[in-house]
Amino acid sequence: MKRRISVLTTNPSLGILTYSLPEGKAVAAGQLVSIPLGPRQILGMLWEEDVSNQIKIADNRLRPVSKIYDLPEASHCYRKFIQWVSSYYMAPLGAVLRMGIPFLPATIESREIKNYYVPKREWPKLTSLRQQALEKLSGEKGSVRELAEKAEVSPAVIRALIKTGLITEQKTSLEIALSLPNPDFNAPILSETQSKAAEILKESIAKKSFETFLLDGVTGSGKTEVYFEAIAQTLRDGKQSLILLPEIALTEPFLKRFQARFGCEPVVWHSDLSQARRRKNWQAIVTGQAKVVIGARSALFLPFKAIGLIIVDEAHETSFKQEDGVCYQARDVAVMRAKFENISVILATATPAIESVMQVRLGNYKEIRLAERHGSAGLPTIHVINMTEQALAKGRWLAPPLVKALTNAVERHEQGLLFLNRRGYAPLTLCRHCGHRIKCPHCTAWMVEHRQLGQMICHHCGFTMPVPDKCPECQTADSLVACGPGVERIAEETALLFPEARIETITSDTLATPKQAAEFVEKMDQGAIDIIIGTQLITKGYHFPRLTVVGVVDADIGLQGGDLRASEHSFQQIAQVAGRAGRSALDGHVFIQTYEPETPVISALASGDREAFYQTELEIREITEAPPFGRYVALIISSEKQEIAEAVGHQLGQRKPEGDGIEVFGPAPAPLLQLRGRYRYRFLIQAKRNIPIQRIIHQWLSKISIPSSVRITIDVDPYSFF
Ligand SMILES: Nc1ncnc2c1ncn2[C@@H]1O[C@H](COP(=O)(O)OP(=O)(O)OP(=O)(O)O)[C@@H](O)[C@H]1O
Ligand SMILES: [Zn+2]
Repeated sequence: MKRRISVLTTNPSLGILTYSLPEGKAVAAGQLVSIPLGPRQILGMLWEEDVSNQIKIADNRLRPVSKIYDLPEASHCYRKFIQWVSSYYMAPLGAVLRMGIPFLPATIESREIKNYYVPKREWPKLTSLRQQALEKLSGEKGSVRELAEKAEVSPAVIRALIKTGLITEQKTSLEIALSLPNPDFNAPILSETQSKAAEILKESIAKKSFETFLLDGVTGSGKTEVYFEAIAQTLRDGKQSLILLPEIALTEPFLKRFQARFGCEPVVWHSDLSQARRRKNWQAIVTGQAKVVIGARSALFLPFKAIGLIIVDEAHETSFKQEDGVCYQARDVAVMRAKFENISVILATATPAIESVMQVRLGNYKEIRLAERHGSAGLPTIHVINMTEQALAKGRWLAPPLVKALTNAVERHEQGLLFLNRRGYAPLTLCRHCGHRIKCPHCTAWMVEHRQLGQMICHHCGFTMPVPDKCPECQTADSLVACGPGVERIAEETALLFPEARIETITSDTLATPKQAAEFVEKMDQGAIDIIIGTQLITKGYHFPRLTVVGVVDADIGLQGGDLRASEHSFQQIAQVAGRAGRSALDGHVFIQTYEPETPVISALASGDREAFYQTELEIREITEAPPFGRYVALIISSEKQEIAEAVGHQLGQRKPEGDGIEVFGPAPAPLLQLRGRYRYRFLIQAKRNIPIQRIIHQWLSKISIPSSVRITIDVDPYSFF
C-alpha cells in the first residue's frame, strides 16, 4: 500500500484531499506542497502525515504529491490555530489557510520573480494604446498585471510590448538582505510608570507562556514606547514579533518611528504592497528572517517560523473586524493565536473595548495602566457646546466658541482639527419641488454628493453618477438641495471663515495609501497645514505637537444607528480624536458640538469619568444578555431575487433552533434591504456563552437545501446589524 497523506488545499471549496507520497521522501506535517488536480497544480499544506488506515481510495486512483516546498514546516500550533478559526467562525478550513498562504511560494530553483522594466525615454510612434501604455509607464517596473493596471490597458498590450522588446525583463531575487532591528539602537529613557509597565511585559516574555495584557494608557502616555521594550526583549530572544495596526495608512509614519528606535524598518504585510514585495516579505516571515512584522489583520494567519509576541495597537478599533469572506475579529484571533503559540499578546489602547474590560474583570487579561501623558503634556480641556443654544445661520455648522478657538490657534501658528465622520459634501440630496431623494439603484441607501469630483457616489457599493442638474423624478431644473454636512461642506465653511488658512481634507478618498499618509504627516510637521477636516481616519495614532484645537462637529452622529455598540464606539471615537490635541508643550482644547449634552457618552467625556461610563455599559449589556455576556451570531441570506431570499429565510425560520439559552430572531428584511444588487434577510441568534452555537447552526442549515443563487453569510460575534 502506498504512503498516504491528507493535504489541506488553499481552495475553500476543496478542503482536505488525500494523496500519496513518493517512496523514501521524508516529510512532516505542516510542509507546503503542490498537488495535481485535473490539469492544474494546487497549493496545500500537509495536514496529517499518515492517514493510511482511514482512507478508502484505492492505490491506483491515488495521485502523488507533485512538489514539496523547501520551506520550514508550519508548527502543530499553527495547524491547531487554523482549525480553531475555521470552526469558531464557521468558515471553510481552506479559506482560513489561504489568508496565510495567499500564493504559490517560489521554489528553490526559482527564487526569482519576473518583473518588467519600462525605460525612461522618447518612444517611437506606435498604436495609440501601446503609446499610451509606454508613456504612462515610463520608469516603472512590476509584474505584467501590475503594469497593465498602472497603464489602464489589458495585460495583452503589455505582453505585446514585452515581445517587441520595448519593455524589458528584470529578474528580482527573492533573497533579501534584511537588516536586523537592534534592540538597543536608541532606547528612550522611560518614566517610572513606563518602565514598570515595560518590566512587567519583559518578565512575561521571559516566562515564554501565554498571557494577555491590556495596555491601557491615556492618549500620548507612551504606550508605543512601552511595547517597543517588549519587542526589544523578543528580539534579544531571537523570536519574531507581530504588530497589528488598524489602518494601512498608519504604517508609513509608524515605519519611521520604528526605525528611529530600532535602527531599521520592520517588514510590512498588507494589501497595498506590490506582488514582488509581498512575495519577498512572505518568504522572510516564513523563514524567520523577518524579526518584526507590522501588518493589517490578515498578518495573523501567516505561518511565522518563530513567533514570540503579538501586539494589537489601537485594539478597540472596529476596523479589526473583518466583514467579508471569513468574518472574524482580529483582536480575538490575536489572543487565540497567542494562546496556541503559548506566547504573550498585548492589546494597546486608550479606550478599551467593553469586551476587553470584561476580560480584565474576569482575571483573564492583565491590565497595565498609564494614567498620564508623557512629559509636560497634560490632557486637553474638554468644552461641550450645547447646539440647542447656538443660533447658527442656515448652512453653517461651526458654533462661535469653536470658531473663536480656531481663530486664536491659527493666529498663534498652531493647528486645528475638525472631525466629522462623513465623507463627501452632503449625505442626502433631495428635490425641493417634489421631495424626491436621490437613491442608489443597487442599495437601500442615499447617493452621497462628492462636489469636488462632481459625482454622486454610493458609499455601500461604489456606484457613481454625475450630479444631475434637474430632478430625475419631476424634471424641475435647479431644484436639488444638499441636506446636512459632510467633510467637504465643512471645508467650504472653514474656507469662508478662514480665507487665509491652509486647509486639508483627510478622508479615505484623499488618504488611501501609506505614501499619501506620509506626505500628509510631512506637511503637518512642516507647519504647511493650518486646519484639517477629517473623518475617523484622522482620529487615531497621529502625533502632531502643534495641534491644539480639536472640534467634534457632530458628536451625536454615532448614536443614530443605535446598535449594540453605538455608545461605546461613539465614546471611543470622540475620546481618540480629543487625544490628538495638546500632545506636547502646548495646551489642548477640545470642543464637542452636541444637541444632547446630557447623554452618558457626552457627560463621560466632559467629566473624564470613563469608569462610570464603562460600568453603565456593562450593566446594560448584562441585563440584556448581550455580548460580552451572551453571544450573538448573525445569519444573512441574500439573493439577487427578492422572492428567493425571502423564501429561504422563511424556510429556515420554520426550522429555527429552540431550547434553553438560545433564541433566534428573524427572519427580518435587513435594514439595508438591498446591498450591491442583492436582497438581504437577517436572523440574529442570541445564545448563552456555554451553548455550542456553531454546531447548532450547522445542523440547522443542513436541514434545508439552499439554491445556488442564494448566499448565506455567517457572522459570529457580529459588529454590524444592517
Ligand atoms: N519615555 C519617553 N521618552 C521620550 N519620548 C517619549 C517617551 N514616552 C513617550 N514619548 C513621546 O511622547 C509621544 C506620545 O507617545 P506614544 O505615541 O508612545 O503614546 P501613545 O500612548 O501610543 O499615544 P496614542 O494612544 O495617542 O497613540 C511620542 O512622540 C513619544 O515619542
Ligand atoms: Zn449602492
